[in-house]
Amino acid sequence: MAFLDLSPMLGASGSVRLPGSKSISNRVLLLAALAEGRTEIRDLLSSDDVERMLEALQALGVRWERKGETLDYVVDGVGGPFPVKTGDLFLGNAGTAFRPLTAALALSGGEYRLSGVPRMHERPIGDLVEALRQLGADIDCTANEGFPPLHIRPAAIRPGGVVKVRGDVSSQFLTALLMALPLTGVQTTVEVIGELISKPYIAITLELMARFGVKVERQDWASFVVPGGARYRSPGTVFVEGDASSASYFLAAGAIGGGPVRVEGVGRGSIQGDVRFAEALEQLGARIGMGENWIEAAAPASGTLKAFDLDLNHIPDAAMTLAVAALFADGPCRLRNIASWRVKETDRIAAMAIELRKVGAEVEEGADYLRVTPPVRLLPAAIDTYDDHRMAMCFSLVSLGGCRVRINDPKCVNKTFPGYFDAFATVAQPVPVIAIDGPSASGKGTVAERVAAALGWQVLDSGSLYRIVALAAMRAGVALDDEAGVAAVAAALPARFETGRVLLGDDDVTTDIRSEACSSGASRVAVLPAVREALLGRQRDYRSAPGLVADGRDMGSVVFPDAGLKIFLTASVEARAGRRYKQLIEKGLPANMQSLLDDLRERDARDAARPVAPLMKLPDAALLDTTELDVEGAVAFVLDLVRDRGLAAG
Ligand SMILES: Nc1ncnc2c1ncn2[C@@H]1O[C@H](COP(=O)(O)OP(=O)(O)O)[C@@H](O)[C@H]1O
Ligand SMILES: Nc1ccn([C@@H]2O[C@H](COP(=O)(O)OP(=O)(O)O)[C@@H](O)[C@H]2O)c(=O)n1
Repeated sequence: MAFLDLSPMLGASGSVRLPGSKSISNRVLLLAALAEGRTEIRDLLSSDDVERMLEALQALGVRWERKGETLDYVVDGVGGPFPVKTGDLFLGNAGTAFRPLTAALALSGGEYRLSGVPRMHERPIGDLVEALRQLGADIDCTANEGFPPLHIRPAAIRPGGVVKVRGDVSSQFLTALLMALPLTGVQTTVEVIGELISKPYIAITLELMARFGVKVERQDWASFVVPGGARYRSPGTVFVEGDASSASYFLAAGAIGGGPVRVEGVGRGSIQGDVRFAEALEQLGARIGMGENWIEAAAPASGTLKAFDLDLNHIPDAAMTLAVAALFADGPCRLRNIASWRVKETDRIAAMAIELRKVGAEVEEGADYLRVTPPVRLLPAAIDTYDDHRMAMCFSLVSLGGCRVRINDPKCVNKTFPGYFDAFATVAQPVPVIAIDGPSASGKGTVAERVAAALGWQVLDSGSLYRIVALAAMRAGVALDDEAGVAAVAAALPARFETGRVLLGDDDVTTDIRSEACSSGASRVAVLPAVREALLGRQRDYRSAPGLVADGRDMGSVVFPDAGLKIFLTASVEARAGRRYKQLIEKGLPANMQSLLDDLRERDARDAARPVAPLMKLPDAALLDTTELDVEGAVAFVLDLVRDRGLAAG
């Protein structure tokens, strides 16, 4: 399965221009299609769900055009029901296309089939179908009653009077009915049965219908009168606001990762209910700023988000972001009144509980709530995303806890935000890494230690891990070419590094791993892919604030490909053999110049020739040849580059 590895982050700050709102994009497209006249739509969202709506409109006889490579579209409205009277529409997993089109087509007097991906066929639509049947519509649920796929046939529509629709499962049913009813030309009242959820989404619907000339009269949130003789008319140009739900990830990033992070495209003037996510964040202690067209969030003055207990019915989509923000709170958090999560792209309550547990949280799941107790320490995990864009986007925030996280199937963000991870990368700052790779005895370890000490960063001597694996395997009687056997040793390696000492279990092996047997053993086990794989996560876990200096053979190529600075450290083989000779003699270990030269050549050849993670100078690595340079000179070279690249704070 495809995945994306996010590095541990130091923090987040900066600014992001939001893609267009999905809710507004798909509503405006449908209204523009049904309206009289031509509508220019600016800044339309470019995503899978909007693609499905555009394809459907085209199939139904609506002419639209994209202006070159821009996000600006022109739609020629058909001024009433769709002109194409038969159609077979595939609508993916786009609820914002499926529900409103169902209503509009049921009142259009044609024969249509509507279907989607398997998950779409598990998402309820019965309450909408029921309401449309009250108007005389002929709709069959061809697989299971109450669920897509649907078969719509021409029918005698009897508008007028009162239509009842449930409001407590999905507010899209009411949205769909309201948007379609003007097609009948007869005044009709829609009465909501049960408590209407997600009211702000209905507010968007009413606002946009009004812009297209149809004013719905609302009594509380219980009854809606669609006027008779009303027709949609193009308002000319419509600007699509930035997506307020998408804003939530960046605002949360600012609140968790220091900030400030600013989103542009939504603000005080927004018609989207999800801008109220900012208020929720404020209750967690985040510092919020807001202008007409922007919102900004920064961490609380205390540095830590406050635990919360909130009714989130009004912001069901953005609320998912709070479930992940809860990982960073100072106590257990409760998200209440979120039952609608269960019928979204996936059962989001169940999915959220499973994935939050993977990173160490304790989660209690109820029919309509989640209780999240943050872990003492976040655990690295591979997050499943359930073909749900919001799961993927939410869990990117875990990286702000200084914890690496793998997002499986990251492309699911295409539903609403194809450029999400690029945008996240512009505000999130990874924990910096300096990768120093090079042949044996070139001075990598020495330079890495000194640079790390100068910067106050962590250090990883990856070669010693291969040495310990070789030693542990030899001690356990595992042959050094037994890939599965050595990988098992590597996976369970009880190794620890304490100041100046290397421990294998309780055994101090600091000197043992420097022996010739371990040197050559290390380079033999290092050719085994399963061994390298077994040590990968362990190496990456050394990356923690404020930064890491890592030395080895594949630090820049495999373990930390996103390292901010890569150095290829080398020296002539004679210089290196001479240094190693001196080093061994000083440690009181036996040494012979000729055999050292032979061993270095042999190991260099094996390290460079192996198919996995071979030793090589990467194109983006700086070359540092220390044949004629002392340690101080080499350290100064690296520190100069660190400064030039602005890698270290201060
Ligand atoms: N630029 C240099 N000039 C001279 N000696 C060096 C230089 N860099 C390292 N050394 C010495 O060479 C020896 C081997 O260095 P080490 O850091 O263990 O290499 P590596 O980690 O690449 O195997 C050490 O004794 C170290 O002090
Ligand atoms: N990142 C790394 C580090 C070491 N190694 C292997 O482990 C052996 C010992 O590494 P080391 O860095 O301790 O070796 P020296 O450079 O000290 O001789 C090397 O010869 C490599 O074969 C590796 O394959 N990848």
